[in-house]
Amino acid sequence: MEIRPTTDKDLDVFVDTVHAAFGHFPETPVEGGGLWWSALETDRCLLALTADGRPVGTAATHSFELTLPGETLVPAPGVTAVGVLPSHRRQGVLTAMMRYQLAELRARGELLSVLLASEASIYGRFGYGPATYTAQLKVPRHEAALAAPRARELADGPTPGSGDGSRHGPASGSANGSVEVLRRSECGGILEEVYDRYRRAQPGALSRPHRWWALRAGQPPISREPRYIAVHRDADGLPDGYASYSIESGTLTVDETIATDDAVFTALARFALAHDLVSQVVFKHLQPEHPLRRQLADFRVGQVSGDMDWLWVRLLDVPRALTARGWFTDGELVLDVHDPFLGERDRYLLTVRNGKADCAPTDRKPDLSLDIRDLGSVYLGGTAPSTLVRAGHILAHHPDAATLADTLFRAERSPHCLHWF
Ligand SMILES: CC(=O)SCCNC(=O)CCNC(=O)[C@H](O)C(C)(C)COP(=O)(O)OP(=O)(O)OC[C@H]1O[C@@H](n2cnc3c(N)ncnc32)[C@H](O)[C@@H]1OP(=O)(O)O
Repeated sequence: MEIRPTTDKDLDVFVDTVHAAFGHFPETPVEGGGLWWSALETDRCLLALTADGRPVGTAATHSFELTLPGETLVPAPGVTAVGVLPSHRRQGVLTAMMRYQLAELRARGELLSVLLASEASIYGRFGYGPATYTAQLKVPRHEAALAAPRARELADGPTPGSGDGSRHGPASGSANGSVEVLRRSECGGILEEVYDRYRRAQPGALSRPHRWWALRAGQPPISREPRYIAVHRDADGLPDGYASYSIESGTLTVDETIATDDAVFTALARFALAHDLVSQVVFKHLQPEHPLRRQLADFRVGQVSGDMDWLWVRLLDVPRALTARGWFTDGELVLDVHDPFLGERDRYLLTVRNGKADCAPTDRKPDLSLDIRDLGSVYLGGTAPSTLVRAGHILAHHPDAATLADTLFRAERSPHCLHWF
């Protein structure tokens, strides 16, 4: 078995092999704009070949940037196009490619890598853990009134006769904002600019390189699939959010809502829910605990489904990764980290002071023993360490360890990624 980077000459071989592994028929990269692989970086693609030179496996990475808690941006190779021909599966081809790829990423000095898993059972063994989650919220439009925001009344003091807050009306701010519906072709650079502003402040978000927008490579709203785009503008007319949507058979489906703050999100949701000739609205790619459900006057009318893992994280350099992210509570934790795939076991003292962490090797008794995949899961603050303790995956060496870890690893807001690759 030989594993080597793809050259410009074998890009077609790479694409053919990926298609065969996924059971699709090949299309040409040049004419098939809007397809996920048109954004591949040739020098980041790998081919696995048999001894007689036949290609049987593929893997690649995209050069993304990931936002960590504390609005720190780090390079994040996004693993993609992983495939092995049906004739060569369960013979260790993926394992060999993962070993090659992780060694290569480490040699390049990467802190971590990320991926979206086609099946949740594949990547844990290679040290990846689910770190962000996604769900969709379905709301019958005629029952979808948004409750008045109670916090506003608390801030202003009680208003005589305002009752119990159950009257219906706008859910929150953005009072002087506006929404305009545009065709994708009319948006120019608005979406790219708004997305970029949003993702820099959102833990777990990935950059969408300019070439993705230029190539229309990916899912709506980037791709050529027809979509309406509701662009939200602030009081000065500057775009600060958008929702990309389509309507079919009475269902309005919002593929992607990007909002630079919660009030903008509410304004876009209110816009979608007010659509005539629509019986239900489906908001895709929300955080499972997104506040929109809490804003409905009737909590039960919002139906959450498709709750699943989204971005998986693999730490490649634990001390550098832990010191790179922002922290919000002071404390100390000794982590005994086991990395079975790479055959490593190290113990670190994590010390957090004033938002910054120090992470150094230690001989102190551990608070927690954990597999590298579970450290990847808790790293962005989207999975509570105590949940993995209760699940029997993280070992807490004393009763306070899980609570301490929960407090330390929490992010300023729950991580979320809605980029697809
Ligand atoms: C980031 C992305 O690109 S996600 C896309 C992943 N690709 C696909 O889903 C395309 C279709 N599937 C495939 O091409 C292949 O089945 C792959 C790539 C998932 C696996 O490749 P293989 O070469 O068969 O994997 P390999 O032989 O190295 O298996 C290693 C281990 O993982 C297990 N494994 C591999 N694939 C799966 C799976 N889909 N579900 C459960 N376990 C799996 C194997 O059983 C093996 O376990 P063991 O070590 O206990 O024996």
